[in-house]
Amino acid sequence: MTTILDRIVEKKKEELSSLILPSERLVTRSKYSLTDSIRNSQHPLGIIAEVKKASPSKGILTHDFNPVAIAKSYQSIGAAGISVLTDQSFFQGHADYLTAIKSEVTNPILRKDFIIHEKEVSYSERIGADAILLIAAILESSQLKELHTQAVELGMDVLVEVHNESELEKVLSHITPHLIGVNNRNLSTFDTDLTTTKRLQQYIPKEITLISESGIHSKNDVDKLRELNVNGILVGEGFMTSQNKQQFVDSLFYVSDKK
Ligand SMILES: O=C(O)c1ccccc1NCC(=O)[C@H](O)[C@H](O)COP(=O)(O)O
Repeated sequence: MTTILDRIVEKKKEELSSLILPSERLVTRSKYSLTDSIRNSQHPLGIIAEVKKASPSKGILTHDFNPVAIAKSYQSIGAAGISVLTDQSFFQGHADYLTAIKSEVTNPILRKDFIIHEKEVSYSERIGADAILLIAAILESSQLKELHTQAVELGMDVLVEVHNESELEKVLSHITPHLIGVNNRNLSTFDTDLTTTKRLQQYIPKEITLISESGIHSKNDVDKLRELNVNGILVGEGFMTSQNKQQFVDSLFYVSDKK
């Protein structure tokens, strides 16, 4: 069965030949460590807030999409990092959004895309990323190791994403990432289930910063993750569909869910 990841990766392979690498980094602002920022978060868990116009599971999330304004609102609510979807075909993102955001805010910026080739790692650094996502499900062990090493040499943190035990085993037997993201979304059904984080967190060494990704909407969700000693959360839809980002953060950490 062809999954959404298979379709995305096919498209990425097509796009590779037309990818033009800027000759130098497009932003002057220094690189910042996403890992340090999460570890020093002002909130009980480090928040990676996502700039995502649309997604395969939910379609368009907002018609009022101003990426820099959204990123500035994330900075003002004390996000530890900002994840920027740069994929155009499935998420209506763009590399230009990341460059513009990096120039305007001081939060570390994660490039959220489906990287399969070393040219895309270099490209991420040139457009202004502080950190990149590497998805274990779409990379062979040797590729994962090479792309991870390359990113670290370029001064970027790496969030390595896993969905299950076998992907986690592949990751931990080949690299020691700064950050591991457990994605709670089942990519066949698009359902999210936070017990994915519960299942996998016991195998992740404490020195690795653990992020729970996807399907986080309420204080109930966050309370469950806090019990699991997760260090951070990556939240897209919840932020993108809320008019008041401060109220949304308060509802995750500080205000009880309505009965
Ligand atoms: O969001 C999707 O529908 C999706 C589908 C297929 C592959 C990846 C997908 N999302 C990427 C992400 O990891 C999420 O944007 C991120 O974890 C935030 O999730 P959420 O808070 O549920 O929007």
